[in-house]
Amino acid sequence: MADVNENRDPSKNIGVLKAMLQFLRPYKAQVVGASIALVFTATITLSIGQGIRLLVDEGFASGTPAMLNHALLVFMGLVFLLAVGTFTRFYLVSWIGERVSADIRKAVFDHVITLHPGFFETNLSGEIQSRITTDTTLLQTVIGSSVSIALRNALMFVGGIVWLIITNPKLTGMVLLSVPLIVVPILVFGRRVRALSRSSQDSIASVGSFVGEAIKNIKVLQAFNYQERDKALFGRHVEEAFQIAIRRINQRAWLSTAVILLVLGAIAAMLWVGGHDVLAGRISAGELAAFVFYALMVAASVGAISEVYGDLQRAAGATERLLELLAARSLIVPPEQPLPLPAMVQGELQMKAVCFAYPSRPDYLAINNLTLDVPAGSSMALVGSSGAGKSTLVDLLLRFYDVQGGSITFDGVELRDLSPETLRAQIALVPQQPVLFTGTVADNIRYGNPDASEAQMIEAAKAAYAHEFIERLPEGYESFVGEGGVRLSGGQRQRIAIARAILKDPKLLLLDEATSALDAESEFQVQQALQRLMKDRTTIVIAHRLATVVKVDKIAVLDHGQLAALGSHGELIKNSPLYARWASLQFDHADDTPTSEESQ
Ligand SMILES: Nc1ncnc2c1ncn2[C@@H]1O[C@H](COP(=O)(O)OP(=O)(O)OP(=O)(O)O)[C@@H](O)[C@H]1O
Repeated sequence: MADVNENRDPSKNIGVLKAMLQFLRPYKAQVVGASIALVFTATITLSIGQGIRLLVDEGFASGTPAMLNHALLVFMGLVFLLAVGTFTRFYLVSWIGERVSADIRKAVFDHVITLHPGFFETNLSGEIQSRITTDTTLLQTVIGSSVSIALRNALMFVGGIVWLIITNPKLTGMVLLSVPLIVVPILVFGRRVRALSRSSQDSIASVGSFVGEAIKNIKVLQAFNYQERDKALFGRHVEEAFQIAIRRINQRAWLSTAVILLVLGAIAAMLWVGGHDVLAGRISAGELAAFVFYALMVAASVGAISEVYGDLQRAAGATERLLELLAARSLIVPPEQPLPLPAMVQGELQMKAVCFAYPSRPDYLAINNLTLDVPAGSSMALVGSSGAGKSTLVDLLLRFYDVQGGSITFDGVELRDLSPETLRAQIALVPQQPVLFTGTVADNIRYGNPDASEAQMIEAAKAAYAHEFIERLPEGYESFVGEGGVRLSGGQRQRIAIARAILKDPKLLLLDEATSALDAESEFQVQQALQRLMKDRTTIVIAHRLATVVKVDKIAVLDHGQLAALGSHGELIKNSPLYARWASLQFDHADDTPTSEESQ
């Protein structure tokens, strides 16, 4: 666990841990049970000192075997109760730790995936991941052990001192004076050992990443004859790790020596002072034994509390980070009373004077006063140079962002008045880089409609011209696609993404054509699949291909977020110099190449 815990920043304010109480609320019974077990075991541990006193005074000193048997019986009884209590405490406390961290993980993930996509531009996925894994693991350790250790030892500390005073006030004064003398040096060495084990872990991690990089890029490494240099570099990393380890071992050795000298020295001093008291008849031998026991317990509890204090601080840091995530609010707010779509959804889109700027660039209008009508069932291509605002417009249609001016309506209903789920249920998105999730081909197609039957799923694959190649895969529809679909070719991935959209059967299709060149055969198949998909649906396509722009009903030419021209391919080639130039660059088509006057 240490390696996970060490690299997260602690917080000074361990009070934030209180916020985690809300996650404990459902498990009141377990918390009460664990608390009872905790107090019970602490009490038993404390009374073991009295057991020792009995054993010595009545068992040995009385000289009668019967008394010894009796004293031992009491002692064993206490030990048995302690064992049962410890089992219960350990089980319940660990259970609560695991349960609560599982709940927090779910709560954070459930919340995070509802946040607006813009949130993830400023919050990197790696950071969110580590909050859900590392920070919750940290909390699990703390709730599942550190808090219990701290409470138990606090009880032992207070109880131990009370018993010490009862047993012998004079010796107690001595112990209280000497506790800091013993504990402080041990803490100092302990802290140094911990700091060094952290840098030890860091240096081992850098050794690991060095090996990883070298092996991953072994061909480049060998092609550049870099072996000798890498051997030297690696050697340096390993030696550094060794030096740090030696420093740690050195401090550790001192720590053990200090513990033995100081703790046993203090016990010797206590035995000496106490022994004289016993000899003089001021206290019994049993009282002295019990006293040494309590003194050790008090010292150990101080040590344990200071050990877990660091954990508590780190857990407070983790809590702050998790609360921050839980407190993040989505900017895409579903309306209180969402309007329904008409019973027969047509798929008509109207954009009126739409203005939009990204939150990170508020003074630049990525979409500027854009007015466009897309009649139900028609197709429109968006074209324009890079950065013209095509993807932004598609994001607005999916309501990943809200427009700042003007309005977008779907079948006459303003997007803001619809619940995002209702809107997105009518839309299918086929992105430029088809996104496949780890799983089987069937899982990936079913992403479009998890309730679809086997037959419907295969039907969709056929319509997407994907059935044949899927059948040829080793396990057909049950073949794994690998992480992100690495086991499939680009064209195959696209056809699966298209099958997914076909299975969803949306009213509005948003298509971002792939720019990467496919071979002629795949290109042909993907085009065929797309034609089927676009039939009878409202389609907005970010077009990069001549084959697409010549087939759509209308082409909207965007320039710096504004509508520069609207018309068919033939019309635009004649009337829009911007389009003509764009087309000539894009398609490199002799027939369509504009004359030099046209191309500005
Ligand atoms: N998340 C973002 N935050 C801030 N600005 C952005 C963001 N995404 C895009 N932009 C900016 O908005 C403008 C429009 O970008 P958009 O991605 O819509 O262009 P595009 O026409 O789709 O370009 P391409 O063809 O290269 O994909 C660009 O100036 C871009 O820099």
